[in-house]
Amino acid sequence: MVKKEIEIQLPTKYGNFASSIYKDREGKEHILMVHEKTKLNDAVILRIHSECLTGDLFHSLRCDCGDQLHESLKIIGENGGILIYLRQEGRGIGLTQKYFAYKIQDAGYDTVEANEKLGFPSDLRTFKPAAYILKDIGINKVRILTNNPQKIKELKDNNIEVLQRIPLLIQSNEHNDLYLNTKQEKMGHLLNV
Ligand SMILES: Nc1nc2c(ncn2[C@@H]2O[C@H](COP(=O)(O)OP(=O)(O)OP(=O)(O)O)[C@@H](O)[C@H]2O)c(=O)[nH]1
Ligand SMILES: [Zn+2]
Repeated sequence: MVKKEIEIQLPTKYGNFASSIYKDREGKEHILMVHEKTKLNDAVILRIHSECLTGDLFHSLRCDCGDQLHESLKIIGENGGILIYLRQEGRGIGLTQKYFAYKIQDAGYDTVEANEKLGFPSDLRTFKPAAYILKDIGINKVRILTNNPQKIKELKDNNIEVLQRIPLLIQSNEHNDLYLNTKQEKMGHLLNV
């Protein structure tokens, strides 16, 4: 399912990480970040984060991704833990199609309807590569930072035990409140919005 290509040391403002690239069968390059404080035989803190260039890099306010990524890195920096960055931009539809989806949302549709108007399911992602990366480094028990029950289900289906869900609640703003509402109402996210 995944093959480790290379590992390097990556110092960051959240501390020092061992950072590896894993290629999946489609050639996607996923990134594993293991903080130096991590004790691999404990139930490690884990964030599985799907790529969101606009949110993660430009801190777009249309979604909650940028805040979630940096909050996760902060928690991992303080406690040790692992981040797996999956290269499935736009819930798997890619960057250009996500931009088309934003255009449709600007015309009054929600994030799910926009995907469907473009001919995609609401969510095209798979979290399996993350389960395989965890197995490759010998981890089978985690505490996961997420509000998305689907991530927990897919880990369990692939024999990773999820001992705890740690919520990752981000302050909403005028640009993302409909997006967060839709995630809760139509996608089953545990958000309390
Ligand atoms: N198609 C589409 N994708 C979006 C939109 N807004 C954000 N995304 C993508 O949604 C994904 C969010 O990923 P995550 O933050 O890992 O996961 P999540 O499902 O929000 O669950 P959490 O673990 O609670 O954060 C990223 O791939 C974003 O690029 C949108 O309006 N349309
Ligand atoms: Zn985003």
